[in-house]
Amino acid sequence: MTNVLDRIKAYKLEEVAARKAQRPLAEVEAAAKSASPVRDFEGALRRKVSEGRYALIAEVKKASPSKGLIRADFEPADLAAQYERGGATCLSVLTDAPSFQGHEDYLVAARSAVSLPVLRKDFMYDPWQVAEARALGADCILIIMASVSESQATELEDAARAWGMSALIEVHDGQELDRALMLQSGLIGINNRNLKTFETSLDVTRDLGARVGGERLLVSESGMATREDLAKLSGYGARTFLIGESLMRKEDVEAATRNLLSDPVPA
Ligand SMILES: O=P(O)(O)OC[C@@H](O)[C@@H](O)c1c[nH]c2ccccc12
Repeated sequence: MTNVLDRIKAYKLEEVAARKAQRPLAEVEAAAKSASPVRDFEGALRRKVSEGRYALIAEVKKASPSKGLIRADFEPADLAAQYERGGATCLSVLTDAPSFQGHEDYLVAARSAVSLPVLRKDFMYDPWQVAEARALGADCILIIMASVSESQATELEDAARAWGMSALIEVHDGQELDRALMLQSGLIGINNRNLKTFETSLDVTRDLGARVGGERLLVSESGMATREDLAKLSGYGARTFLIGESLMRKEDVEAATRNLLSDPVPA
């Protein structure tokens, strides 16, 4: 039985093999070494939360496999600047083309328009991709536990650390969370969307949130649209949110971002 995530993994492994054949690791590493210095992604989130505020990772997202085209007038640099002015703490930029209509250039354009740290949102399997992400300027990578083995996850996390980058470890169920907690990264993303079925429910954060523990920073991901959603998730221990679609659908992204973050964190 193949699901969406399996299909993405199959084409991504081919894509990476083709890219590696074009550009040997040594070359990508040289580019990564001369890239713009790393911005502290995890540190920025922790600082915001320690100030008693919500920390938003705002996603630059043109389309998705579940929703199709989300935003037609898509200007990554302008959207990034609007997110920053609206109060986002970090950005996430999709670089996967086949499923999300993303592009590496979008990450480069978005990051150079702001001073925020940026997550490369893609499907990672190989340390070569981590070096490539750093060469593009990325400050954080995503590791999706549903799609990698223990040893792959460790290898990716080690590569991120070696480049001085943060790693967001994404989980969707208790087993994936168990595996994530054996890794070292301080950032655990609970994806409210099941990447195999697209079913989305904030109950996923409710059910898993308490198990993340105080040392690690819990990031609730996907399916949020309102200030009430953030308040509800805050009740499940989340202070950090990864949000794309609902903000991308707003005409005035800056105002929508500011409005979403305007309530104080409930005591
Ligand atoms: O657009 P939403 O529902 O606000 O979700 C954003 C983000 O969480 C989602 O894009 C995402 C979470 N994990 C991923 C993994 C791959 C691609 C995309 C994702």
